[in-house]
Amino acid sequence: MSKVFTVGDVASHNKSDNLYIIIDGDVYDLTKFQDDHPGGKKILQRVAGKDASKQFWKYHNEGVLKKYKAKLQVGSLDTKPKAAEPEPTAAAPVPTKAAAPKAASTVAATQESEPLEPFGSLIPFADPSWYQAHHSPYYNETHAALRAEVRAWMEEEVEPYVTEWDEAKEVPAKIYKQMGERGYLAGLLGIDYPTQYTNNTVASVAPEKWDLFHELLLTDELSRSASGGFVWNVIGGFGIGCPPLVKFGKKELVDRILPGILAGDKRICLAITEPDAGSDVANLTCEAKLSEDGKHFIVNGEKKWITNGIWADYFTTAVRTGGPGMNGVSLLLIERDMPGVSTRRMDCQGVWSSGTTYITYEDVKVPVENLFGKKNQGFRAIMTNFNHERIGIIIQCLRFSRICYSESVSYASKRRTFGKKLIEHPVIRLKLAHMARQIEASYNWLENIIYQCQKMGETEAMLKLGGAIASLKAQATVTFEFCAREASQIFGGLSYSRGGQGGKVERLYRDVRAYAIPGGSEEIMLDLSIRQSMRVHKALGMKL
Ligand code: HEM
Repeated sequence: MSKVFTVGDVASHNKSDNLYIIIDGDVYDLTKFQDDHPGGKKILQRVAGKDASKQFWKYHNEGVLKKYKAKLQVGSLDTKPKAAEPEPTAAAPVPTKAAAPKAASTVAATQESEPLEPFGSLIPFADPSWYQAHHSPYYNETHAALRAEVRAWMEEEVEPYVTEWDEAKEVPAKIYKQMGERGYLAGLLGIDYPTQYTNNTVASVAPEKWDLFHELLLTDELSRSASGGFVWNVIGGFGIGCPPLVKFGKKELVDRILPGILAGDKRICLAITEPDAGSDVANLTCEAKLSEDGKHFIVNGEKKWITNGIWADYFTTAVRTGGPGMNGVSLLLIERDMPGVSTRRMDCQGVWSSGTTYITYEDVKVPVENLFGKKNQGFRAIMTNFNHERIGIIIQCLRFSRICYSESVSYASKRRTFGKKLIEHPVIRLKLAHMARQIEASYNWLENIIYQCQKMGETEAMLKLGGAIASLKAQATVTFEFCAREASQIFGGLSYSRGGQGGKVERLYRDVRAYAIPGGSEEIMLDLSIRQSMRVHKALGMKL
């Protein structure tokens, strides 16, 4: 692989049965690959023995080289400069616990306002501003260490395979297991790091330093997969199904099942939505009737659009245990091996690898010990949980928007039309500007909300921030939809066909509705944002 060639050496490999090319100073043997080349073999034969860098970058993005380099590269040119010291980007070494942070991790670290080392893309607005060494009161070295750790894992183990997994509508079980082993699942519960239930901790952040900005960062970096299906596969069910167990489950139940879940051995999901009850949660009809001996609930009903349901071992299920409306709703943990539970996969527009599921419960006998909190008081738990879910959705939407934007900047900087690069056309720059302004404004609001959540207790946060979170959820999904659309216009046909250079944009475009509808539709979020905020401010003494 590491052979050294002169330009003259490569030029002699210029036949179809002996076909080398040069890309960026590296030499590739395409003799066997040419028959499988999706762009055709003649186009490769035309550049046989030559430097084809320009042609290569015209038709591909860096993902292609990452995937094929190990297989096809046979060496480099003698003139290729030696690799410089690695940039502090994704390839940055994962800090060990010993090397980790000296600084206190508390978000009250306003005193820690020295900018951190630059990291990631230098395209303006492609990453949050603190990645480019801007000052921020929210992040310290522990966050930088986690960012490098997650990014290295994503680039190595996830990103090269995401398209394959999306098409196969499944992510290998070993990835979910790694989410447990690497301590990521335990870090995504919106609470202090639960060391009492797991020995798996995050390599680069000591458990006692873990805060909500680490959670933000983890979800954000996972979302660089550019696949809602991937993100929902690994955290979609867990992130919304597990917090109610941790917060409201009875101790024996939590002790029995939480360690297996946090280890990545067992999966949990949230089952609220029904064929006839979505954002209108208070009207759900799935019924749980207490048995005559008072020891079990007998559950009958259907749940629809349930993320991860086909793989889940446990279902945090909203059931009707009382009269109509919100005061008759409870949360109950239903287990897959209880007779009467069946699941089937649903075919959906987007988030293909997330396992969207239709569930039926038929006379399922569930021990009363599986009830979360008190009977008929599940609605409040569901509502609190929504804030955590919505913040997750916001983080994902904003990273997906950044991807649409940065893919567009890269493509517009190489594609030429009417004698100019796309980015030299003001109409294209206007699109980029509208994307960037929405992303940055929304992200800054998100950081402020995370900071407030970190500072306030849960009840205060639910009251004071519920309206703002709902509003930002709508803002984030509208931004995502806008960015996906504009990116698609910039990529043209390349984002209409699947895979290739426009592949990320095409996939994300399909995922948009999976964000704009669940967790509270845009319409309901916007209405709630004002209703909830008015109600709270009235209680605080607002006079009109
Ligand atoms: C290491 C060498 C190369 C590899 C591994 C490679 C791989 C691929 C792959 C995987 C695709 C499918 C689309 C995508 O995933 O982006 C593709 C498409 C294509 N390739 Fe290559 N390629 C190589 C070199 C070249 C060169 C040197 C040229 C031009 C001289 C070229 C021209 C094309 C064209 C025209 C397409 C179709 C693009 C489209 O559908 O819009 N490729 N190539």
